[in-house]
Amino acid sequence: MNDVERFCAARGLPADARSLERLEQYVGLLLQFNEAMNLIGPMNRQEVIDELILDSLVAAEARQPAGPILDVGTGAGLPGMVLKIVYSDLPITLVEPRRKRATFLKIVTHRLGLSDVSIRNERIEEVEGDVFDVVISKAFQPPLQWLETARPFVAPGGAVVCMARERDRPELSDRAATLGLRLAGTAAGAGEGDELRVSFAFEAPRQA
Ligand SMILES: C[S@@+](CC[C@H](N)C(=O)[O-])C[C@H]1O[C@@H](n2cnc3c(N)ncnc32)[C@H](O)[C@@H]1O
Repeated sequence: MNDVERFCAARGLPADARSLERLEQYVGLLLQFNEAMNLIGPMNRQEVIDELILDSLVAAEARQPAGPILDVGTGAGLPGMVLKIVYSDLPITLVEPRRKRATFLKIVTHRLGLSDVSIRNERIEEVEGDVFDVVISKAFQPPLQWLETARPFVAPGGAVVCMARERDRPELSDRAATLGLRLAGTAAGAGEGDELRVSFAFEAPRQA
């Protein structure tokens, strides 16, 4: 986990010894259960770290969570389980309709001794009522559609995190404005130029 430790140190993200150990366990479980549960496609350990773990951490750099987190279409727990490991004191809700993936999330929660993890084995359309400090997803919906889906779940002062390309920025900012959200933070991921992948955090006003 040296790569992760360096990455977090360079970007001002928390990563204590316990988190690094849990990330190691999580990567081990992803690799162990991948084939049987069809979680992430064929990948080796280094690819899982470079393409999945670090990508999930970029999301948090745009908006460091300070309260409950919602991850929609989390699959095997990306980025939500990574965020739960790093921000272990914060409650998280993971929404994933595929039963095997939800079962995997329960196994990870149990084996890593995590608490305050709510696993909702359903579609986001069936979830209602709660609002969150950070509402996030990765590879779930096209970015503009994701802003619309996420908006009802954002607490006052909370944010939607949207992973998109740099070239999407103007269109995303316009749509966010129509939803009463403003761009409050960004973090650069992989790629270059217009193809650069960016995590955008769009914040809701503190008072309605
Ligand atoms: C491409 S996968 C991405 C998984 C994970 N976020 C990642 O980055 O590896 C999309 C996930 O969204 C889930 N999904 C599809 N429709 C959904 C819905 N309506 N509500 C919540 N999750 C949904 C799928 O079951 C799948 O696990």
